[in-house]
Amino acid sequence: MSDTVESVIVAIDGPSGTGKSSTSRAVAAALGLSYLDTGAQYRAITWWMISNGVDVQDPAAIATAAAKPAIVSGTDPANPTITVDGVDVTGPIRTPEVTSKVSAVSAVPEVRARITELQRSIASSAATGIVVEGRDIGTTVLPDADLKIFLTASPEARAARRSGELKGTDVAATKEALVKRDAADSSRKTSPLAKADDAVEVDTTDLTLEQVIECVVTLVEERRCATENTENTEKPAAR
Ligand SMILES: Nc1ncnc2c1ncn2[C@@H]1O[C@H](COP(=O)(O)OP(=O)(O)OP(=O)(O)O)[C@@H](O)[C@H]1O
Ligand SMILES: Nc1ccn([C@H]2C[C@H](O)[C@@H](COP(=O)(O)O)O2)c(=O)n1
Repeated sequence: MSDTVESVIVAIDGPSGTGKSSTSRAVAAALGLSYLDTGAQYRAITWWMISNGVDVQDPAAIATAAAKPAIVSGTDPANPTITVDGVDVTGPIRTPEVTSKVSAVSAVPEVRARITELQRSIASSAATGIVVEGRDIGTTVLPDADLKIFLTASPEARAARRSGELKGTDVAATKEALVKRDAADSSRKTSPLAKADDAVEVDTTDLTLEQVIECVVTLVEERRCATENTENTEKPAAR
């Protein structure tokens, strides 16, 4: 058996509130991998468009500006960071205004091309491997990922989770907003939210976060063992 652990690329996709960020961060921390929140990158470019007066209902204006902001993502799962033109936007990208406009901005092909290139570059430079979470990671960004997971959960469970996070928000209104965002993300022409054919689907509705993390860690370890066994079988016997 080899002493070195192979680098591993894990893609985690799914609709809003299914637990992608919480699960991906914890799995990356447990396995010593980097972590990339691609939703934060789309939120960051949306924040820049709003801050610079670009009309988010005008795809041509968004396309023209898409290359302008410098977006930098820190990939330590213990402290993921995101800056735009050197400004820390961790808080500002989570406002209701950004959340309501991010689907329109992220549907523009020039935005997707720019952010996808950035994501591939970050993934390819992660020394021990990376957990990348989003909507199109398994289908478009990293189609050769070692493991693809697609998280799901009922809209009711997802709305209850989000309302618990944003204290005092109405569960019915939260559910309506997330279903609307999922519909927009799933129906756009360029790399919509979708499950890759070879992804493992995990329904988290009745699972605790700890159970989901354990399930994904086990899937990564199984995949690593399978890869290692294949490599050992293919190598000529030592003399
Ligand atoms: N299995 C679970 N059981 C209960 N709560 C959960 C579970 N998974 C995640 N949560 C909670 O649900 C909320 C949303 O989780 P998270 O942000 O990880 O989802 P997400 O899929 O990344 O959402 P988005 O795509 O909108 O960013 C968080 O408060 C998180 O702690
Ligand atoms: N790979 C991705 C990741 C995210 N988006 C878009 C669509 C989402 O509504 C939005 C915000 O993501 P979140 O922070 O809620 O995970 O970003 C995308 O199109 N592709």
